[in-house]
Amino acid sequence: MTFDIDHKAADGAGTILLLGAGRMGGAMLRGWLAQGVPASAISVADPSPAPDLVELAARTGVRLNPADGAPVDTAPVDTLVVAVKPQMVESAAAGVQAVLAPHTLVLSIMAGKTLADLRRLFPAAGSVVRAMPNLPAAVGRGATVAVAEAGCPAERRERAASLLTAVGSLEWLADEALVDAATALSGSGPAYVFYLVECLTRAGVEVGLPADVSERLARATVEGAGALMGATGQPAAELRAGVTSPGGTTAAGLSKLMADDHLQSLLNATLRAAAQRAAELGGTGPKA
Ligand SMILES: NC(=O)C1=CN([C@@H]2O[C@H](COP(=O)(O)OP(=O)(O)OC[C@H]3O[C@@H](n4cnc5c(N)ncnc54)[C@H](O)[C@@H]3O)[C@@H](O)[C@H]2O)C=CC1
Ligand SMILES: O=C(O)[C@@H]1CCC=N1
Repeated sequence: MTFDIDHKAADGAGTILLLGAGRMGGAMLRGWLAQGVPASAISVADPSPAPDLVELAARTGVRLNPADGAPVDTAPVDTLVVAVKPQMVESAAAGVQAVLAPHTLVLSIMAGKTLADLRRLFPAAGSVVRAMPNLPAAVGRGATVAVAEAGCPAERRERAASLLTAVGSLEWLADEALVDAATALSGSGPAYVFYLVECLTRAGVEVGLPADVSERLARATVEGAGALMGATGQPAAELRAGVTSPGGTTAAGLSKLMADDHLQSLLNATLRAAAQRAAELGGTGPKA
């Protein structure tokens, strides 16, 4: 993994317990280490650590499950980062109550779980922050939104910001009601883009390309288009116009893609379904 952008170093974060170090928790852990958080300040609790996490812990000195999968510590921590599945948190939270203290910040990245849920799950914590990053955090390019509990001291907001910006950009939201909508867009969004690549690949085969060539071209096209958008900062509609020669091939293709606003309606329904699911995952949530 490489982190090629220069974010504010996530130092000064104090001690951190990472609860759950799968795809997202693991990505954040790597970001913190890359940004200079000392490994000695970080503990990880995960009953089923992936081999690369075990290797990372051994190589860096991050403490991983020293007590047989039980919470790493019972001493209070400065920050508890909750990165387990929302369906798992009720049982996971029970094991870490002893690390909570009035100075502890709980920083959750779980879909759907609200500030009120976090306050119920971690009653002895000083403050709670709810965030929603996305998977490009694994390469330092995550897009994260966050909302803090009312009264959260500036120092703890800054601590949360420091940990979140170690893996990409951050927008604070004033209204918690917007977090489920952002989850539907940017949290889940990378999956929509990957599915676009899958569909483009199949469509390329349909017009005659060998499958391997089609896949390479689809991947390179999405990577290149994203990089161009990032490098220029131009509006997407302007960039689209730049590809679309009057009477040319792109206009012919877009006449299908944009017909009757089909794609727009489909994406509206897609985000509505994802936001609705986020809402369902809140509270005590469904079991599956
Ligand atoms: N995958 C994604 O793109 C994103 C995920 N999220 C959120 O991040 C959280 C984690 O998702 P992923 O990393 O995708 O899941 P994952 O399944 O890759 O990781 C979850 C980890 O939690 C561990 N775990 C299970 N029970 C535990 C317990 N009792 N104590 C400690 N660890 C435990 C598992 O062993 C696993 O390593 C979820 O709440 C999800 O909503 C947020 C943004 C994006
Ligand atoms: O699918 C999910 O529930 C999680 C949250 C956002 C991305 N992955």
